Amino acid sequence: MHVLVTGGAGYIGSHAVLLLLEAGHKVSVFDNLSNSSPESLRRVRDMSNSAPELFIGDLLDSDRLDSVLSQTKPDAVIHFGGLKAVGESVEKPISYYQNNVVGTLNLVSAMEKAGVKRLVFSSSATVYAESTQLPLVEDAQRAASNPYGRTKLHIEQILEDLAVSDSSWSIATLRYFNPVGAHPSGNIGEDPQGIPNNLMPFIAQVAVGRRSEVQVFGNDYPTYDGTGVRDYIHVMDLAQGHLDALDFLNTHTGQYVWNLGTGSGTSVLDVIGAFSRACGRQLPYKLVERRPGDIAEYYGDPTTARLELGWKAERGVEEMARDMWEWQSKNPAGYPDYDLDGISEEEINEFIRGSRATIAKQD
Ligand SMILES: NC(=O)c1ccc[n+]([C@@H]2O[C@H](COP(=O)([O-])OP(=O)(O)OC[C@H]3O[C@@H](n4cnc5c(N)ncnc54)[C@H](O)[C@@H]3O)[C@@H](O)[C@H]2O)c1
Ligand SMILES: O=c1ccn([C@@H]2O[C@H](COP(=O)(O)OP(=O)(O)O[C@H]3O[C@H](CO)[C@@H](O)[C@H](O)[C@H]3O)[C@@H](O)[C@H]2O)c(=O)[nH]1
Repeated sequence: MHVLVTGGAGYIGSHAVLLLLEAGHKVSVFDNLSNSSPESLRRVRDMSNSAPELFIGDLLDSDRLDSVLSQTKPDAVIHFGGLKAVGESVEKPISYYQNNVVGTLNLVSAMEKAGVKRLVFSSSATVYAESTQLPLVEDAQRAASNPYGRTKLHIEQILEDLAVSDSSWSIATLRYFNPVGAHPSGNIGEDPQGIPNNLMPFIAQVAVGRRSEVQVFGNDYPTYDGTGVRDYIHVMDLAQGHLDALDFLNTHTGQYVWNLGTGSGTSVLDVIGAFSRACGRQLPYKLVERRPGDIAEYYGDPTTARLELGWKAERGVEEMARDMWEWQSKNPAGYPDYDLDGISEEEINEFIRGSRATIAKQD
């Protein structure tokens, strides 16, 4: 198949692009590189021995989307592109609604014009209303509590309406729980800008010496050790779920929703413990106040994905920590910073393909 991957240079997208190429698919990436580097795709090419083609473009530029879709005519689109920081979404709701909701509307409009009607969308467990009924099942009540979550909820509803309006669409909405870890080679991984918001990347930066200690946000939650409990999922398992969803969509029309999680929850203290074992030293931590807006505990029921897709998370928290440590210790400062000003898309693609040794690098 030929698959167009929006946001394919980013954290989860780059892992999915690698698996797609390894499975023999042709891959085009559409990304504005606002939160990613072409270095991830260069490394994906190194590992898979085949290069994705990068189209630098913004989901808000509908002309560009139309022309890339009509030029590439992919069999399917996997849509990772968008903004994802909860705190930032509270400060910049317009930007979040534009990039995520308007960006997705532009994408599906361009797909429709190009006659491409197979879509896998990155949703999030954040769309679930707070519930005491755990694990969360796909038809649990939805109610997002911040602008980021609301963008995902609105997009889910838009895609539902689209599938009802035209039965030739095949749409998979994948609700991710907490993606962590990296490819086991440590060549690609998560490279957050600034201070990481999420637990595992923060711990990884403590482990590598970039930060002094982990802050544990509250230890008086009604959970097994008082700290927050989440359903962490290895990014390689998550990426595989996209390939399985694509396979399913090849033979099914309509709109489907699947939880991608492990089905069990792990506490903050247990994640710190697993990472300490992975890096070989007890990582320092301090108990601080709860983070506003956090809930005590949630984890998903992945049974539907197992029954309908044959998908199941294979890796546990020890492997998530081990692979995250492999990435962080090999790349303590993340990917190198490239100044892409004045560098053409073709030059960046030459760099990804390996026919150009480097692109302008900032000191
Ligand atoms: N990482 C998580 O914890 C998590 C959890 C649930 C859902 N998701 C969703 O999964 C998807 C991928 O997440 P990720 O962690 O890989 O994030 P990421 O930021 O690493 O990747 C997103 C990619 O989209 C690109 N992008 C952003 N806005 C764009 C625009 N307007 N036009 C073109 N490209 C644009 C970025 O440059 C980046 O490469 C996102 O939609 C996110 O909301 C992530
Ligand atoms: O420095 C930190 C960071 C987090 N936590 C705790 O660790 C747990 C996990 O937090 P985090 O990694 O920030 O994940 P979530 O708050 O569960 O949110 C993530 O997972 C959701 C479900 O996929 C996504 O919707 C969100 O965008 C994404 O940020 C929570 O109990 C936090 O209170 C700490 O104790 N210290």
